Amino acid sequence: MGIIERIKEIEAEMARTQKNKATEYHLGQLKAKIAKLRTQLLEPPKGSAGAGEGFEVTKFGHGRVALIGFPSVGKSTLLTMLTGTKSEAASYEFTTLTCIPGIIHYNGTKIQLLDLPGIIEGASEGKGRGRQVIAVSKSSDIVLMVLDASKSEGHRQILTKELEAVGLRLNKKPPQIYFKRKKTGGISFNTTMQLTHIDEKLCYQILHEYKIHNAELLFREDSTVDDLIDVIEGNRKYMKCIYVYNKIDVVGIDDVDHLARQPNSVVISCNLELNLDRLLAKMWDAMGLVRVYTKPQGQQPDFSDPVVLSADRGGCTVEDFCNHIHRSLVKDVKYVLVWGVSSRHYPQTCGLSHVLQDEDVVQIVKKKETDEGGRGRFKSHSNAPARISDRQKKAPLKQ
Ligand SMILES: Nc1nc2c(ncn2[C@@H]2O[C@H](COP(=O)(O)OP(=O)(O)OP(=O)(O)O)[C@@H](O)[C@H]2O)c(=O)[nH]1
Ligand SMILES: [K+]
Ligand SMILES: [Mg+2]
Repeated sequence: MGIIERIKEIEAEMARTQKNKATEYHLGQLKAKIAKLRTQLLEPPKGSAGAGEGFEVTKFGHGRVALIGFPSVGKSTLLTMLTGTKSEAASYEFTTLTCIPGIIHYNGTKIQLLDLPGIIEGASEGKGRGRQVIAVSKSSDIVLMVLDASKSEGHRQILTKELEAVGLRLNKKPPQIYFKRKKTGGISFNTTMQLTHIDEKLCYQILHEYKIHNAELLFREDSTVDDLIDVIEGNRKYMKCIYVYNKIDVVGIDDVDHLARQPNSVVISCNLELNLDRLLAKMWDAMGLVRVYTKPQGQQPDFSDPVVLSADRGGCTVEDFCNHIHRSLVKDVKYVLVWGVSSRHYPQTCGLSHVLQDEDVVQIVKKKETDEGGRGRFKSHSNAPARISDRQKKAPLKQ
C-alpha cells in the first residue's frame, strides 16, 4: 500500500471514531501516524532533484511573495498588473504551467512576486503540480492566497488544508512548547499552566509513537495534540498569508463587504484596478521589511538606496546592518549613531545589539576614527557630540 492510501485509511478511521474522553488517546496516536506519513511524502522520490524540480527561480530583491490559488482566480492577471511582467492569462484553467517571476517596486525596495500554476484539492499528495508549487511557496517570505470572490468561501479552507498537510502554517505562531530530545533520563514533563486539551498520558503516547523515550517537554501555553506533533516533527514553516479576494466586480456589495471584514483579507478587482494599492500596503506590512539609510560622516543620509533588513530573514540589529554592508565591518565598529523611530535621542549612540526600525538613519563610527574628528563634523546636529562623549565616559558601550 502506498503512503497516500495509508493516510486515506487512517483519515477514514478517524472519521469513524467518535470523539470523546475514551477515544482521545487513540485519535492522538492516529494524528501522529498521519503526520509521520505526510513527512515521508515530502521527501523527494529517490533519484529526483527534489520537489521543486523545474520550478526554481533565482531569488531576487528584498523579499519574495508567492501567488497561490485555484486555477483561473486571476493570479497571472494580478502579476501582470503589479509587476508589468506579462504572464499569460486566459479564461481556461491551468493557463500557467510554470513559475513566472516579476518585480514589484514599492517604498524604495524590490519585491519578487511569483506567479504559479493553479493548485487543486489533493495538491499536497502530488495532484497536478501541487508539490512543485508548494515547494516554491515554502521558499517565499509571505503567501498571497488568491481567491475568486464569486466562488465558494470553502475554497479558502480547502487550500489552507492542502498547505497545512505539507507543513505550512499560515498566520500562526509557533507553539510555545519547549521540546528537546535526550540520550537518557526518560521523559520529563512540565507545564507552566493548566492544559485543557492534552494530558501527560497523551503526550507519552505521542512520543512513544515517534519512538522517543528520553526527552524534555515543557508547555508554556494551553497546547493541543496538533501543536505537540508540529513541535516534534520540527519541519513546519510559519508564514504570513494575505487572503486576496479577486473579481469583486462580479459580486454584490454585501458580499464584498463581508469578505473585506475577514481577518488578513483584502478585496480587489484586477479588471477594474480596484484596491490594488491597499493590497500592496498590506503586503508591505506583512513582510515587515526594515529600510535603513546610511549616513556618511558629515554628509546627508543616502535616501535613494536603503539597506533592507528583515526580522524573519537575518534580523534587524545594528550588527545585521553592518554585516549587510560588509562582513568584515563589525570588528571595526566602535558605535553607531541612530536617528529615527528606534532611537530615544537624536541621535542615539548604540551598540551592535540595538534593534533598528523602518526608516532609521545610521552613521557608523569606526574604532580608529578619533572622537575629535567626529566632534567637529557633527556640529550641524545640535549638541550630539558632547552628549555622546559624556555618555561614553559614564557607561561604556555594550558591543
Ligand atoms: N471579472 C473579472 N475577471 C477577472 C479578473 N481578474 C482576472 N479575471 C479573468 O479571470 C480569468 C483567469 O485569469 P488568469 O489570470 O488566467 O487566472 P490564473 O489564476 O492565473 O489561472 P491559471 O494560471 O489557469 O491557474 C481570465 O479570463 C481573466 O480575464 C477580475 O478582477 N474580474
Ligand atoms: K486561467
Ligand atoms: Mg495563471
